[in-house]
Amino acid sequence: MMLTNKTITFLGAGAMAEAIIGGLVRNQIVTPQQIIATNLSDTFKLERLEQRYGIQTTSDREQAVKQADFVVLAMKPKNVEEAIREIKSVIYKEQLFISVIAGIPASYIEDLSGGQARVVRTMPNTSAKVGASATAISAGTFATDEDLDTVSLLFSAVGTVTVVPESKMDAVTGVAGSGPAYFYYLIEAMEKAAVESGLTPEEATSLITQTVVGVGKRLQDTSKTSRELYKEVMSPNGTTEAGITLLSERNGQDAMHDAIIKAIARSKELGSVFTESK
Ligand SMILES: NC(=O)C1=CN([C@@H]2O[C@H](COP(=O)(O)OP(=O)(O)OC[C@H]3O[C@@H](n4cnc5c(N)ncnc54)[C@H](O)[C@@H]3O)[C@@H](O)[C@H]2O)C=CC1
Ligand SMILES: O=C(O)[C@@H]1CCC=N1
Repeated sequence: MMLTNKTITFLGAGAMAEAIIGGLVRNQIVTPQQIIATNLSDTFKLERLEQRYGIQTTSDREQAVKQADFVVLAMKPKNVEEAIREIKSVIYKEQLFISVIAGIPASYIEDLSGGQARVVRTMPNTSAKVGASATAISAGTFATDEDLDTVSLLFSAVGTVTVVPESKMDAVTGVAGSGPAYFYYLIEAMEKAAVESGLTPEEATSLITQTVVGVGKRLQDTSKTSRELYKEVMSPNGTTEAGITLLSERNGQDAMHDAIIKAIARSKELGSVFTESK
């Protein structure tokens, strides 16, 4: 009901936009005809999206925004200023802006679009591609509870949705937005060690993938703490203890902790640059 006859325009048709479009169409949250995607210049990409998902696409960004009830801002942070300037003359007050852009405060989008725009800021992650994003959303100054409900419904197509105050968005970005990358980085090291030790790349990938899937499922299924869970793997003087001991000697957890704090600081920095440049 909330989405019946509503048009969603994706301003930006990159990896994140495609993941969300895929989820919306697959889960029939809206019909493909309700979605319009547009981008800066890659018409080939637009054609591919049209063929793959049956959505509408256009290179005419003003036209795409004119038709929209919801405008999803899905460009890189450096492009948002120009993107909103280009469409400013056609935006109207009933439209809801949904930003997936890392670090950009809702107030920046409100200001650029004329002051009173309803903005919901979101932070999905790349697991949206497989419907397993941990997405957080927060309301800008003028967004209503109904807007938050609408955006929750849209993003439920690509995973879980958690509503947080905007002040927590930097933490969310460092932990969950960037989160998949930390795991892939660790997995790269696991693959290297596995292959060095005689497993084929295929064997390594298959064993590691299932190990990671198992960890995710176990986490969802247990009330044990992470510490209890890794202790459970460690037999006294066994293989795991040997590995974890080396990781603690090398301050592995500190490195991980500091990396996340650094990512959160970078999110703040991205935001402050935009706030100051107003
Ligand atoms: N990749 C990730 O893990 C996550 C990314 N994000 C955010 O999602 C946003 C998009 O990221 P990706 O999809 O990875 O980027 P991408 O580079 O794949 O796509 C960006 C898109 O924006 C378009 N664009 C640029 N200028 C435009 C303009 N003036 N008007 C309309 N479209 C314009 C480009 O043509 C392209 O289609 C970024 O702001 C990023 O911070 C958020 C959460 C996670
Ligand atoms: O690295 C970035 O800036 C974006 C935001 C979270 C994941 N990717």
